[in-house]
Amino acid sequence: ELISKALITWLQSCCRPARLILPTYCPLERTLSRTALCSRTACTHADRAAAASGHRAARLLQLGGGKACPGLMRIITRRAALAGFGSLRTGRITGIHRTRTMAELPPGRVVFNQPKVELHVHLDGSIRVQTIVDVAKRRGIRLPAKTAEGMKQLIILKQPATLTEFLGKFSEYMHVIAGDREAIKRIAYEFVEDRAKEGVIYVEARYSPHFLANTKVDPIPWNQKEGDLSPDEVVHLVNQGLREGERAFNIKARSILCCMRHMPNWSMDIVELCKKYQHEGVVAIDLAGDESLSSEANPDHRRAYEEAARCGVHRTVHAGEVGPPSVVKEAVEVLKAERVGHGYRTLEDQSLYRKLLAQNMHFEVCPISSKLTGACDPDFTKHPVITFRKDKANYSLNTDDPLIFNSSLHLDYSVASKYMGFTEQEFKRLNINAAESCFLPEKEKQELLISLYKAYGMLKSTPF
Ligand SMILES: O=c1[nH]cnc2c1ncn2[C@@H]1O[C@H](CO)[C@@H](O)[C@H]1O
Repeated sequence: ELISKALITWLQSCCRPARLILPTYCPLERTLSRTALCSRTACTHADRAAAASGHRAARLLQLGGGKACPGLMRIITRRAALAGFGSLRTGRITGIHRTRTMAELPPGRVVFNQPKVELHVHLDGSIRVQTIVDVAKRRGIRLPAKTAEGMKQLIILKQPATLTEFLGKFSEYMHVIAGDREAIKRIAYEFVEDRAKEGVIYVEARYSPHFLANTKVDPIPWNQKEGDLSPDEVVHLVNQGLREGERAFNIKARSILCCMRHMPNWSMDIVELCKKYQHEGVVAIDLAGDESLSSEANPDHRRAYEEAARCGVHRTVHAGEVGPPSVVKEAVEVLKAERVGHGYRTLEDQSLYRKLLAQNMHFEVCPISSKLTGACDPDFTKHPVITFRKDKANYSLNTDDPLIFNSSLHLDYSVASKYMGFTEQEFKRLNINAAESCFLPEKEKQELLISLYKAYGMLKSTPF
């Protein structure tokens, strides 16, 4: 049932643009050449299927004895994911391993079944609870709860708290993952899979390499004993996991390395790592952590950002989440941030806000996060993003830390639709803005934009 639903939705929503532009450009073929999994055959099959009715397409697959060639299966998997049918693992059509489907979410949650771009999501705030439990078991680490459900209850924030309380949640599980090569690679890989399930086609994952290391980091975090995993190797492992995820799930994933507000002594390492891995998936530097501790960036953070700007490393800064507008001003004027993480409190300084609007500054908005960290009024109908929308500001919608908020991107979109009056048209506009403001090199950015325009039906077909 799942397959036939997925096929039909796939045919209805995704293949039409593919068919229209087939003579000059075939996105399916591009996908295949990127993954180099299967030859043109799968592409031809897929195009034939696209031309056929849902029934015929299903028959086409059945004719293969319940099997599809891997390339075609992969396309179906991805199309199904985009259409909100969750994970249909590559493999035989019959007996497909199923992890979770969007169909299992309460009805009405998937409000925007289209390709999306996510720019503000923390890798270490997006780990699967089951992975934490599995890794703890393998490493012989005792957890306060034995089951994934029990751990989930400890980790998730149910009621609005403070940013400081929220940040404390990381210490419930980070010691399990930190210092373990296999776990770090695994969380990066699964991160990509989870974003793909939500229809994200391009994501920037952010994290602090120091928080996952156990040597060459001072102090060694999470009460770990000294080991042999340095921040540098952490970045290498995350890059590997993301790359493997990209190949398996056909989406693009890049990373942003975070300086931490309370750890200025790590910041120069961060910018050096950004420079070193600039051509291996690291696209930017960030400054995360507790903005309520001090409202002025430490000189070491400033030096790191100066070096980033000098070397062409892109810059974003968590600012105006809970901190005053002066933090946003400093982020933009001193740290030369090209995007602002959250930025809600910018609205308290109208002249700054107008200036940033005129500059087309991008705000990385995270609705559910902003409620649970106490950054914004818990009443979503009063959320600052409503003003951003009315002013046609440049912003994106993001999850931030879906593990801790027990959320998903679909849920954030659903909140925007239900409580803030967001329309499909605005969802398209904000995703296009996100793509415009992403940290990919120009050529790849244009490709991403073209994919969105096509999927949103905003490009005219090439005449045959
Ligand atoms: O919403 C947030 N605001 C500020 N810092 C955050 C937020 N979410 C996560 N982190 C911090 O960023 C680190 C690197 O990913 C996380 O470990 C957490 O400490």
